Amino acid sequence: MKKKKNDKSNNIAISNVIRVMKAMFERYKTAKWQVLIYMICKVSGPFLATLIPTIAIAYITEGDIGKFLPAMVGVILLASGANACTSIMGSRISNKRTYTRLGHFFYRYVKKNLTTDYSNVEPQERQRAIEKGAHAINSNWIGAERLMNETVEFVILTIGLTSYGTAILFLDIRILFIMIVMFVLDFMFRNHALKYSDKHREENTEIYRNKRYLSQSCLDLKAGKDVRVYQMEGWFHEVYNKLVKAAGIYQRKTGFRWYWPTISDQFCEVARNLLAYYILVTKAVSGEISPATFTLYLGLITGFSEWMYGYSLSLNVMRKSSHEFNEYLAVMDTKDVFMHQGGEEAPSIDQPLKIEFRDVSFRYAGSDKDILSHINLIINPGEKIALVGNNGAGKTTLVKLLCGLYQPTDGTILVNDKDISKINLTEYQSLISVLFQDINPLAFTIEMNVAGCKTEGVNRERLIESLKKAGLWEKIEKLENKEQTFITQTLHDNGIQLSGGETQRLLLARAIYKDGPILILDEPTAALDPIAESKMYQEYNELTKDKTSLFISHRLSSTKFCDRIILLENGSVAEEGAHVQLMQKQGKYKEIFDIQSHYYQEKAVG
Ligand SMILES: Nc1ncnc2c1ncn2[C@@H]1O[C@H](COP(=O)(O)OP(=O)(O)OP(=O)(O)O)[C@@H](O)[C@H]1O
Repeated sequence: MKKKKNDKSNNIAISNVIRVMKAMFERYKTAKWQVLIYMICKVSGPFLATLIPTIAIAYITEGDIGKFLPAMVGVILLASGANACTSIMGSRISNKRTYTRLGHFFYRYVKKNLTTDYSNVEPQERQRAIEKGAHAINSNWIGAERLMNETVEFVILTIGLTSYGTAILFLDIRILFIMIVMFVLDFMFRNHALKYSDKHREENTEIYRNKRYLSQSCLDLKAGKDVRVYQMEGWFHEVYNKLVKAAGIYQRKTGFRWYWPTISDQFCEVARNLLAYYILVTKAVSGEISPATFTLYLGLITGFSEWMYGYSLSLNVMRKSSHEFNEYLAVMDTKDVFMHQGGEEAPSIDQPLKIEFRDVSFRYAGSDKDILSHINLIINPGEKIALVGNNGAGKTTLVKLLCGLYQPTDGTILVNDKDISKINLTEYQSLISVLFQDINPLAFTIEMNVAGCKTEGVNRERLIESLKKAGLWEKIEKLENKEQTFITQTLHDNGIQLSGGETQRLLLARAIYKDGPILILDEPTAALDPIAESKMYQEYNELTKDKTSLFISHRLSSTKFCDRIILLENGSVAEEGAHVQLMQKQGKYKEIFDIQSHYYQEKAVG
C-alpha cells in the first residue's frame, strides 16, 4: 500500500519534469542542442581536470617529454574548452529557462486567473491557493524554473556518478561501498529535513502572507491616512515584531534539521579518506598501481564524492520544486463551471432582453447560510428595475450572479429563456454593461479604461459621447493628452489622479460606451455630488433606452423613475411593485422611504 503511494508521488515528479522540459524545448528549438553540449562539457570538464595531474606525474616518472607534452597540452586545452563551453551554454540555457518561465508558465497563469470563473478566484482560500501557485513561477530558484535547471543537473550527476562509480568499482569495491553508505545517510537526513519543512510549510506561508500584508499596507497611501490619523503605527510594529519572531522560530526549527546531513557528510568524508588512502597507498607501495594511476584514482574518488553529494542534494531539490510546481498546476487545472469555450449562442444584442431568476438560491463557499433564497423574478425586456434593500441584503450578490461571475447554488437564471450557465460566457458577458459598487480603474489611459482596453477599433466619437454623458468630458478635454492621459502615475509620470466621484463617472462612461442591452448600475451615484446625481436621474431614461436595466441604490427617492422596485430583505424578495403601489401597501418600503424623506424634509426646514 505504502509503495503504491510512493510510486504515485514519483510519477507526479516525472510528469512535471516532462512538462517543464517540453515547454522549454517547444519554445526554443536550439535549447535541446545547447542542453546536450552543456551536459557533455560539464561531465567531461572535471574528468579532464583529473587527467592533468595524472599526465604530469606520468611525465615525471617516465621522463619522456616527447610523448607526454602534447598529451598534456591537449588535455589542458580540452579541459579549459569544456569549462568555457559549460559556462557559455549554461548562461544561454539559463536565459531560455527564465523566458520559458515568464513567457510560458507565468503568461498562462495570469491568463488563467483573469479568465477563469470568478468563483475560482474571489474566495479567500482560492486567493491563498493562487498565491502559492504564483510562488512556483515567480523566481529562478523555486518551482518551474528550478525544476528545469535541476533536471539537467540531475542527468549530468547521474552520468558522472555512473562513470566514476564504475571506475572505482574496478579499483576496490570497499571504497564504493563506503561512498554509497555516505550517500544513503546523507539522503535520509536531507529527506527528513525536507519532509519536516514540507509539513510546516503552511505555518511559514501564513507568517509570510501576514508579513507581506503588513509591508504592503505600510506602503499603501490609502492606509497611510488612517494609520496617521488613528495613530495605528504602534500596532503595526507590534504585529510585525511578532511575525518576525515567529519567522525566526520557524527558521531555527527547520534549520536544526539541516545540521544532520552536514554532520553525516563530514563523518563519511573522514571514513572515505582514511579507507581510500589506505587502499591506494597499499596498492601503490606493492606496485599494483603506478603513481599516475594513484593520482587518477585519487581524483576519481574526490570527484565521485562531489557527484554523490550533488546527487543527493539534486534529488531533494527536484522533489521540492516538483511539489511547488504542483501548487501551480493545481490552480491551472481548476475546472470552470461556466462555458468559456463552446456553449449555446447568446441572444442577439439588437433587442432588449428578458431576464428571469427561477427559484434562485445562493451561498458563498464556506458560508453557513444562503445569501439569496428562492428568488423568483421576471424582468421584462426594456424594463427599468430598481433594486433596494438594507446593507447585506444580497443586492450585489444578485448582480454577480446575473453577470455570470457566480453560479446559483440552486435554481436557474435565464436570459431570453436561455439558461445563462449554458451560454458561451464571453458572448453572454458582452451583453452586459455594468458599473460595480467598488470602483477600480486600471492604471492605463482614459481611452483604455472606457473602451475596455481595446487598442484597436476604438470609436472616438462614441468615446467622447460616453464621457460627456457621464459628465467627465469637460475635465478630460482640458488635459494635454485628452483621452490618452493615464490614470494615476503608476505607469506614466504625467498620469492624473481622479477624485472618487470622477472615477465613478469614468467607469459609468465605460458602461455607456459598451452599450450592452443589459445595463446594471450598482450604486452609481454613491460618490457623485448632488448636481451630478440629479443630472444622472434626469438622463436615466436616455441611458436606459432600449435596455433592460437594474439600478441599485440606497436613496429610495431615486428609484421613483424606475418601472418597478424590488425590495430585498435577508436574501428574499420582500416587496415588489411600482413606487405608488409600494407606498400604498404601507410596508417596509414605505417605512424606509418615509424615514429618508422625513430626514430630508427636516433638513430642508432646518
Ligand atoms: N465574497 C464573499 N464571500 C462571502 N460572503 C460574502 C461575499 N460577498 C458578500 N458576502 C456576504 O453576503 C452578504 C450580502 O452581500 P452583498 O454585497 O450582496 O450585499 P448588498 O445588499 O449589496 O449590501 P450593500 O448595500 O452594503 O452593498 C453580506 O452579508 C456579505 O457579508
